[in-house]
Parts: sequence; structure tokens; C-alpha cells
Amino acid sequence: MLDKEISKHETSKNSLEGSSRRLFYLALPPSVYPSVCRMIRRYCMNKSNLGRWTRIVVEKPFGRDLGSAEELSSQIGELFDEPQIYRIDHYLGKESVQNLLVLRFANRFFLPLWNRDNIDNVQIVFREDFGTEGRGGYFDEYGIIRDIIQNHLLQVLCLVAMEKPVSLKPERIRDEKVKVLQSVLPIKDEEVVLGQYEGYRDDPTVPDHSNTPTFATIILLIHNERWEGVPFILKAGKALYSRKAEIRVQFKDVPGDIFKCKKQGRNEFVIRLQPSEAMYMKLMVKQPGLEMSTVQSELDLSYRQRYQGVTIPEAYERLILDTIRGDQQHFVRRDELKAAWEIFTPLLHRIDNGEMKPIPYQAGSRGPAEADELLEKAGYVQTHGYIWIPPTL
Ligand SMILES: NC(=O)C1=CN([C@@H]2O[C@H](COP(=O)(O)OP(=O)(O)OC[C@H]3O[C@@H](n4cnc5c(N)ncnc54)[C@H](OP(=O)(O)O)[C@@H]3O)[C@@H](O)[C@H]2O)C=CC1
Ligand SMILES: O=C1O[C@H](COP(=O)(O)O)[C@@H](O)[C@H](O)[C@H]1O
Repeated sequence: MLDKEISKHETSKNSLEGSSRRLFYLALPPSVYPSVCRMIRRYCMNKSNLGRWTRIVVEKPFGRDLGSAEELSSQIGELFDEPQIYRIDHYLGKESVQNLLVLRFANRFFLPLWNRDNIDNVQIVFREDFGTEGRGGYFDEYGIIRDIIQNHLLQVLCLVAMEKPVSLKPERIRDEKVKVLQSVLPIKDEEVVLGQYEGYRDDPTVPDHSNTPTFATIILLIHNERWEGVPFILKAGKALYSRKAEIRVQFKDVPGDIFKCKKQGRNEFVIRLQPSEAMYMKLMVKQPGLEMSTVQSELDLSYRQRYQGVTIPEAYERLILDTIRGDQQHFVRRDELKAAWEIFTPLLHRIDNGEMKPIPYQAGSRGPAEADELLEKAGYVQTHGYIWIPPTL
């Protein structure tokens, strides 16, 4: 039936039979992926030998843990070859995320600094100023780690931490991402803070005794030559005091502090993914004036100001175009997905079994105070007294 309709549409467009391209976007619950894929395979494939194609796009969640994700991958893998499968993660379509490769590998500035000798810690942060709002039932089955951290933030981590790929070919980039994921050490319970906002369980679709975290701070350590000992702090939460997603790279103190300016704060390189794309370097300068004193200032690239009149495409807009072009660079490969689940599955099972409990936090707050304490323990030094004066457009 569907095949007939598609064929009808194709012929109405004057295409030669079998000469069109078929893209199926599965915006469906993952439980039906295998049966839907089987039906596509059986009845709706492009029968052409004219070099045209059939592709499928699958949305997260790709499983709930390592076992279920692997089962899903095998079921779909029996029906479609890897080059036909596009596992979408919309963070990989964001402008500032796509810019990471260029920033890191097309600039001499960063090359010598991007390592454990200079960087003290890295934060990758996502927060929303609204709760689950009508999606409580869905969200409660997954929680913030499966919803945001295991996919979106981990993908960003890969791009921040990976080695330079030998080329820009999708497979070469994805090879490097997999290496990072495979180098992540097992997560320690004491390096995790979970939270649940007060009022979350008032949603009638959320069970009264839900143990699902709506907030998490998790420290990951990458066991390789570049990153050993550098905490990658992944923070995500719902119903917090503002909406933002950013990467904050904090550098070590300058050795031999002749200006005695250490207390004013460390150098930081911040890439704000949203809202309003920007990147800025917090750095020390001489306080303008007669005294030889220091003040923290910034080198600032605010996209809205720098690229006036330029429309930044939506993440999905780019990614769907990539599926049509057949470019898998910004999609998750099967082994990448497996390695991502390997990192989080033991922790997720401990939470699912009730062995780890979320700490309640007030909606509209910063989340549990324990998360900021963990950050400090990990070595993050908060800047006090830095004032940013927004440029005028
Ligand atoms: N181009 C632009 O648009 C620029 C904008 N700015 C703006 O200037 C302001 C200051 O910038 P910046 O110093 O980089 O960022 P912030 O002062 O917002 O945050 C700096 C760090 O301190 C943490 N933090 C904030 N409050 C607390 C707290 N009470 N306890 C513990 N940790 C805390 C933040 O954590 P968390 O991430 O969890 O909040 C973050 O890691 C921001 O609003 C920023 O957006 C600055 C430069 C350029
Ligand atoms: O995948 C998801 O992302 C959104 C946030 O996306 P953003 O592009 O606005 O940052 C989040 O609200 C949702 O819970 C999650 O499933």
C-alpha cells in the first residue's frame, strides 16, 4: 500500500520507475523500529538498479542500555547496511558543535594548549528553565542521563577531546570519536550527583515514587596521553534557573604569579552553543589607567554581532540535508553508540535498581548544592568579580 502510494507519487513527478530516492524518517517509539524496518525492507525499497537509494533515519532513544541498544542495532543491521542507517543526534547539527573541528584543527592557537599540561578541567553543560511539561511519562522511563548526557553531551565531549582525524571523511572522524569513547574510565559513584526537581512527581504521568533523575553532574576521565587526569564534567538538568548549553575549558594557573592575580580567576575558553552562539576567552589584562593592576576581561566573538544578517540553519535542517546528500559525518555509527552505552550502563543500572537516589532541588534553582561542591572538588575554580559588558549592536 505505502509502496504503491510512493510509486504513484514518483511517477506523478515524471521519474523513471525506480529512479527516485527513498528516505524513511522513523519518528516512532524504538519498540516498533524493527517491525517498521522489516516492512520497509520487504515492501518499500527502491527497486532501482539506477544507482538510487533507500535510507532510514532513526531518532533516539536507541535503546535503554547496552544490551537493548545492541539488540536493536542487530535487528536493524540484519535489514539495512550501516551506510543506509542514519542515527540522528541533533546536537551534531548545531552550528557551534560543527565549528568544533574547525576551531581545534584549523587554528594554531589551540594546538599546543589543548592537553593535560595546560587544561585543568572541561565542563559541558546543558540546562533548561522548564520541566518535563507534559512529557513526564516519557521522560520518567529515561531520565536526564539517557535524554541528554549519554548522547548530546557525550557527542560534544568526543569533538572536544578527539585527536585530529587523518581526513574529513566521515569514517575517519568517527574512528577518532570511537577511540575517545573507548578510553573513558568507569564512572565512580562519588563522581556523580543526581537531582530531581520538587514538583516533578506532581505530574500525573510520573509515578509517585519515581527515582528518575532530572539533573545530573557526572565526571568522566579519559585514559589517554592527552587527557589523563583532566576531569570532563558533564552537567545537565531540567527546571533550572536559566536555559543554556556551553563548553567551558578552564586552563591551569600561570606558574610564578608575579602580578598576584591568581584570585581574579583563571583563563577560560567558553563556547556557548545556545542561546545566541558565542565564544569567548576570559583572560587577564592590565586594568586601563595609571596603576599596574590586573583585571579579567575577554576576547569575544558573538555571532549575532559578527555575522549580522546571516541565518544560522536549524540543526535538523542541516542533518536532513546530510541524509539526502549521503554524508554520515554528523551521525552516530553503530560502534560509537555501543561505546557510549558501555560508559553509562553500569551507572544507569545502579540508578534503575534504586542504589543511587536523586537529591531534591527547587525548580528554578542551580540544582543540588552538592553538584557545585563536586565541581570544586574536581578542581574547577569559580571566577568572582568578572563583569561582562555586552557590546551594542
Ligand atoms: N559573548 C557573550 O555573550 C559573552 C557573555 N558573557 C556573559 O557574562 C556572564 C559571566 O560570564 P562567565 O563568567 O563566563 O559565566 P558565569 O558567571 O555564568 O559562570 C561561570 C561559571 O561559574 C559557575 N557558577 C555560577 N554561579 C555559581 C555558583 N553560585 N556556585 C558555583 N558555581 C557557579 C557556572 O556554572 P553553570 O555553568 O552551572 O552556571 C560556570 O561554570 C555570563 O552571563 C555570560 O553569558 C561573558 C562573555 C561573553
Ligand atoms: O533531545 C532532547 O533535546 C531537547 C533540547 O534540545 P535543544 O536543541 O533545545 O537544546 C530536550 O528538551 C529534550 O528533553 C531532549 O529529548
